[in-house]
Amino acid sequence: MCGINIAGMSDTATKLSAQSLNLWFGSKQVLKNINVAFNKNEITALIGPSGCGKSTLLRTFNRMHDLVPDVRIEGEISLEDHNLYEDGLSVTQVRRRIGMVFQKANPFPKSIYENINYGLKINNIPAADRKGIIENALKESYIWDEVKDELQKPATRLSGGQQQRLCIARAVALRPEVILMDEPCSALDPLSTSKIEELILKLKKDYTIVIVTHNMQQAQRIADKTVFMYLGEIIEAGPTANIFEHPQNELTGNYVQGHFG
Ligand SMILES: Nc1ncnc2c1ncn2[C@@H]1O[C@H](COP(=O)(O)OP(=O)(O)OP(=O)(O)O)[C@@H](O)[C@H]1O
Repeated sequence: MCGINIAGMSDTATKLSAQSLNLWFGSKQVLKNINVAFNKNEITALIGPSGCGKSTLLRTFNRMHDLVPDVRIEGEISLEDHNLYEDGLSVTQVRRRIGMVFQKANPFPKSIYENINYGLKINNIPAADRKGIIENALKESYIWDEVKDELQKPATRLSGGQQQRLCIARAVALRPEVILMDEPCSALDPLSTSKIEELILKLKKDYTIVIVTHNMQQAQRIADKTVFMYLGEIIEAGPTANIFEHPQNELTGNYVQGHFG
């Protein structure tokens, strides 16, 4: 089995891609010859059984493994024409261009306002611009109406779904090009989940979105493309309807039909 490109590597629609990517934790190889490309203004879902390497792959795009001892990465990750691991880009520069939202909402133990302001400060956004950026990010993340009168309230007092929308606002405030989402709805109730899905669908107008999900309905509701992984490899990738309705590989079919997971 080998990695499959979703879009041609030279395609001008490609925003982020991995070429011949291999990753080991110690002696254990967790990613095997990954070749994949994510298009601008599309949502791509990464699916596959627990432990197949979805989060590990997502994290390579944000240099989250930089401080993990014993990790070895080979191959290339390109953000348009930059190699994320070689072109002298700092982690801060990479994360400004590629934001990440985690499974469990992780607001800082500070006010709603300061949760967004902090990232702007460390990225040297002038103080005079920050108030407007914060307001826009909260509006863009569909949470402004709920928090506009209590911006100084501790973010940890928001509901789980509100905290997750705040974390998305924190990511979009920096105007990244790509947003990575690692099971962003797994801790949320159905109503909060549908709000986040609506938000993700709206955000794809401006961003490239890659989302790890265990929820097959969610992948079908929101993803333009789907990538199925198994034991560290990409087994099949393509338009979401093809993966779910006409999988080419038996493993893919068995997984999306819920025969294993
Ligand atoms: N920091 C680490 N050190 C050592 N092994 C790790 C580390 N992080 C992940 N792994 C291993 O890498 C493999 C892939 O894990 P990963 O979290 O990427 O899978 P996943 O597909 O996202 O799983 P899940 O759906 O359960 O979140 C697993 O065997 C895991 O134990």
